[in-house]
Amino acid sequence: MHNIHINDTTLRDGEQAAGIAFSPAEKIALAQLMDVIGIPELEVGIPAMGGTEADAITAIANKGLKAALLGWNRAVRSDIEASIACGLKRVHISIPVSSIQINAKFQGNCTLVFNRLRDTVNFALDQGLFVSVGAEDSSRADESFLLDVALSSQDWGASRFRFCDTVGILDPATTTHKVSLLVAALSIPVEMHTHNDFGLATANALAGLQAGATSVNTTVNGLGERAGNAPLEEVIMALKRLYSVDLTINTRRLRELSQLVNQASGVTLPPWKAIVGDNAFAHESGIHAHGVLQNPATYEPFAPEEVGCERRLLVGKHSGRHLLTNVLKQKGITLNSEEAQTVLDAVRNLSVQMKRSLTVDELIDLVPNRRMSHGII
Ligand SMILES: CC(=O)SCCNC(=O)CCNC(=O)[C@H](O)C(C)(C)COP(=O)(O)OP(=O)(O)OC[C@H]1O[C@@H](n2cnc3c(N)ncnc32)[C@H](O)[C@@H]1OP(=O)(O)O
Ligand SMILES: O=C(O)CCC(=O)C(=O)O
Repeated sequence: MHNIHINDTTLRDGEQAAGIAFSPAEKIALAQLMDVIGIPELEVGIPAMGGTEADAITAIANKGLKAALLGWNRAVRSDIEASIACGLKRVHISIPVSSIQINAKFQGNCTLVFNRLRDTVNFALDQGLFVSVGAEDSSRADESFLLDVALSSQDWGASRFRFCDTVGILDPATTTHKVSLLVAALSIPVEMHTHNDFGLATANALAGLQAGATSVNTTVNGLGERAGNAPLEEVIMALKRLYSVDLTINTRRLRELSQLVNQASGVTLPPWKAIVGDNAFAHESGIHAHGVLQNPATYEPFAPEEVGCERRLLVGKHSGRHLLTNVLKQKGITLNSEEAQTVLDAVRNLSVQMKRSLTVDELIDLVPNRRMSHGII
């Protein structure tokens, strides 16, 4: 894998998640941070929505960002005109390609699909725009029909073709098969757009890239329609750490970016969220903490600082004596083995009672006759 391109769609598909509405100021701040950390392309929204959405897109377009900015459009001329009015130089034109979608949106008329797409691609090219074409519901489309749409898009002058697993029904093996067919037939880059309905968005995005796609749609924290999209932080770190693909993106700010999206979306991530969750580098279990105290690599795939996180060692129900004595030692309290076991038993009881790990003060309180003698209170 080489020359992989990230086209982040937090500001379009991410914001489509039910219940999410970014303010223009939040959209601008997110675009600026993504730009600063080195995301090369941002799908900034849907100009055809008008109103504050168009205002926010226009403001982002006027910020002079290094990132290329893409507007999402239906195969409708007025949508492209709205993108132009926002000052965008790149448009993405989406067209449904599965029978389910074509029946619902184009009365089952496949000729209309081609006509609408050709008309809007030509119109956009005549305006001097970069054109990307998106095949909505590619994964459920007839493979030869999908190929016809892709080859026609290329012939008409599109510069990129997006393969969409719109309802997230692929697995990596099927993704490899379908994307390989497209890559073999096209000379323009293929872009992956995957959804997480079966928890496979990241795996399928990577499978598509391994099959020869060179661009990938992501969203910060995996925010997006239904179960979300392929998370930016997961795709970047998997590419970097599992495939040695260096994207020249400042990964040290990924946690900060994740938190900015949490703030703007009002959604709190589960602590176990890969790469950026609160527990992504937290250790409580005795065997894990013992290992990490010897060498963090025993239970961490990479150092937390690489993504702007911190290692946390917590004492709780599953802890063992090594962690407990280590934490207390840092507070000047030394326990013998018997004392450590007594405190550990108390830690387990209290943790179960409180249903969480303990703070350091709570731990110290469990040490018999120690608080006074060490001058802690
Ligand atoms: C898989 C995806 O994520 S696709 C992106 C989905 N994102 C969104 O829908 C968010 C933003 N959308 C919107 O603000 C609105 O839907 C708008 C402005 C685009 C359109 O609004 P409205 O005119 O009120 O139409 P509405 O949303 O009810 O219906 C969609 C219309 O677009 C048509 N349509 C859907 N997809 C496409 C397409 N790719 N190309 C052309 N037309 C399309 C539908 O057939 C329907 O047409 P009709 O009004 O002639 O029946
Ligand atoms: O860009 C497109 O064509 C559609 C993208 C999308 O959001 C999807 O298919 O889920």
